Amino acid sequence: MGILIALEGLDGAGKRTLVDKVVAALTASGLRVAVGAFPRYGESLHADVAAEALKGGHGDLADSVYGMGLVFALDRGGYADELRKLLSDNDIVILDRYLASNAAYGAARLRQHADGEYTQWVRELELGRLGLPAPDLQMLLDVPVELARERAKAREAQDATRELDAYERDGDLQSRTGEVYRELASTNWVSRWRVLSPDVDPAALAADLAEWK
Ligand SMILES: Nc1ncnc2c1ncn2[C@@H]1O[C@H](COP(=O)(O)OP(=O)(O)OP(=O)(O)O)[C@@H](O)[C@H]1O
Ligand SMILES: Cc1cn([C@H]2C[C@H](O)[C@@H](COP(=O)(O)O)O2)c(=O)[nH]c1=O
Repeated sequence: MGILIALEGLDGAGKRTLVDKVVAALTASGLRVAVGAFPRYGESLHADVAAEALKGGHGDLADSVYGMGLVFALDRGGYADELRKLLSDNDIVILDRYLASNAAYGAARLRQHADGEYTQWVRELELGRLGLPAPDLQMLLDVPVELARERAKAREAQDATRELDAYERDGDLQSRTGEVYRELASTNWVSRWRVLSPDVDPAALAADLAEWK
């Protein structure tokens, strides 16, 4: 049975870039590694509805914090069996965002903290009712809001399909989300957490994960 690791962080933090490098290093070391990412754009109706809502579609859906949280959770729920299979076939499964994204963004929107009602609702919904496997390790790529925003803006300029959505345009929300993420990490919400600095070395991180495994 493999271990499940989730990488978390703000929009534009560099999660996808880091996951790709860590996976390449782990694979080169001979480990069986699988990668996943949420939302599952283009693969799940729920992921696409969430993206459309964050760009103004589906009426007032995006106004509802619990509504959006449910849609993101159902995207993951539809992947639970596949995730269990990946865990049984690999040494390590690395995810770019998992349930802590729902917890951090939703709690930040509601101006709650990591120990509030919303994060508890996410935990019960996703690990309880939807039966998703709990992560063994969650990692926060702790990049300052300004740097993450610069990176997201630069990506938008290069790729028209990455136009900033409602959450990405809201600098206050990103700041509060960063705070909730740090609280989730410091209280080891759902699993053990590790906080990564913006200049984390992907090869060194991969070596640590391989040893930890
Ligand atoms: N360490 C880095 N140094 C400089 N630029 C970076 C670094 N990491 C990522 N970037 C760039 O920043 C932008 C955002 O990176 P990436 O897509 O990996 O972020 P993300 O956290 O997955 O974002 P999102 O959650 O919004 O999808 C990309 O254009 C990427 O090339
Ligand atoms: C998976 C997930 C995501 N979100 C938020 C985080 C982002 O602002 C958007 C879209 O994600 P992307 O990585 O920028 O494509 O949605 C969320 O609130 N809950 C989730 O479960």
